[in-house]
Amino acid sequence: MSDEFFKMVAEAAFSNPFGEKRAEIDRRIVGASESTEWQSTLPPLLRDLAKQIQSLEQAGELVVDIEAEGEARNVTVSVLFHVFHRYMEAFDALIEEQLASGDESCRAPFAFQCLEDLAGYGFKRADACRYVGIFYQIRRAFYFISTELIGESPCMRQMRAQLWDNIFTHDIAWYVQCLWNRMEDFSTLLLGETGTGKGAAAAAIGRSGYIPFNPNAQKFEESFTRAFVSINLSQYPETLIESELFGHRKGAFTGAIEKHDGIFSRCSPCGAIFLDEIGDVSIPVQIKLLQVLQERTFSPVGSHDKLRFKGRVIAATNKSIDALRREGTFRDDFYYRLCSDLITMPPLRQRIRETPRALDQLAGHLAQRICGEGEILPILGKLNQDVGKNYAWPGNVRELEQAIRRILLTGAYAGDSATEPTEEIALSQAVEAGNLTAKELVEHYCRDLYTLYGNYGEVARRTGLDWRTVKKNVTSA
Ligand SMILES: Nc1ncnc2c1ncn2[C@@H]1O[C@H](COP(=O)(O)OP(=O)(O)OP(=O)(O)O)[C@@H](O)[C@H]1O
Repeated sequence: MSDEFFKMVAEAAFSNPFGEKRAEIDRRIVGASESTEWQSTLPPLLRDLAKQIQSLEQAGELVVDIEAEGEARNVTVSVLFHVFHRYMEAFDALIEEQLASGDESCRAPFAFQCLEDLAGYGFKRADACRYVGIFYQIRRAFYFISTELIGESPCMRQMRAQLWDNIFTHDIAWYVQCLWNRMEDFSTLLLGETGTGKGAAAAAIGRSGYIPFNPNAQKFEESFTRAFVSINLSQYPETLIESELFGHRKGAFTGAIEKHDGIFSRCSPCGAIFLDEIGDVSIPVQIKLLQVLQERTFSPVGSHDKLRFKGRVIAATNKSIDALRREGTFRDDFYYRLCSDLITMPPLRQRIRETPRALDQLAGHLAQRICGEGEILPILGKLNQDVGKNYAWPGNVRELEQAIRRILLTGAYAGDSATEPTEEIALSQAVEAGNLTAKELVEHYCRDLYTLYGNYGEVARRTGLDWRTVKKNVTSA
């Protein structure tokens, strides 16, 4: 019985907490039904686990060995899981404290105690120290993904699970063993319409890197608030962009009266740099960025010094990267260097289509962010009444935030009439309104696919129509 128990706990410990599998395993361990809320399965699971570990200890049979296979490995992982949960709340409190106090790393004596507990179970001190670092990292990832990117629709759940894998890979056991301090070459490209949360997703990844624990100082080597540096590349003219990225030496060009550090030198080795609006940068800047990513060194403007960059790179664009590549404005080699992982943020209308109450939930959350704990029901009522349920939210969550502010200021929000709906939005609006003929539906769909893939052949392959029919549909508008 206990072998099977430890096997299931080890499986739970290594599964994605945002995935369905984790909830299923936890329910299985405690014998709960499918309808049981995941959160309520954890306390009985942890109680059982504590008892099982204690009985092994009392029998003098508790051996931890991180190199072991089979049963011994399952027991080892279960002990880690047990100690992690013992300190989980303390890690959460540290995250809050660190958020409030900023760039100076806060003291964490409890983390030293956690290390001592692990050593007490028989882990070597160096391994125990690494586990303390990974425990903190796991908690930060969970905290930022779940608090910054809320929403219960399936596409949101899937996106959160993807973010988790982006931080810990799809096999956390492997990550813990080999990759925990080698993630710098895993770059990420975030895609999605404006206001879908690409910046929030990037910050969640950037703030969740591995930060070593320093047992002598009883604190982590640095504050995670320093671990995420972002730049909006569309804000800078071509002449300034290099200096913003790589910095410049004093006197490097007219107006460079002081030395300036670019964001590559401000990014800590445990952190990540966020290149927002990457689709807007010129080819020469793409070539320079590609060099940095390949060589991991850069030189400030006007200097021959070679500085090292160790952080991760996250880039985002709300443009169609496929279209940019086809036009030749986005280099293929740069694209391939950036896309170890591609994550597409779902548009708000997709979330609402999948789960209609998603709008109320998100609006409630945002209203609370704006107004504190006040009464938010009137805002929700007004929102539903004013824009109607088929509204496409072209500005996504950012538009929703502004809609709430507008309702607070003026008492109404009638939607954004200035933006032409994209083909995809127009199609989903028309489908939802149910007022399309079959012919119009096929035409819309062909145009939508053509916008995405840019050639008739691909649309023909996907729709099963012949090439000429596709062309007729695409050009019929
Ligand atoms: N799922 C979500 N839950 C809570 N807040 C969200 C969510 N998605 C986005 N937001 C909020 O919406 C706002 C816009 O998000 P963000 O700036 O990350 O979008 P973006 O995709 O980067 O936009 P752009 O492409 O215009 O830069 C932010 O305030 C963000 O916190």
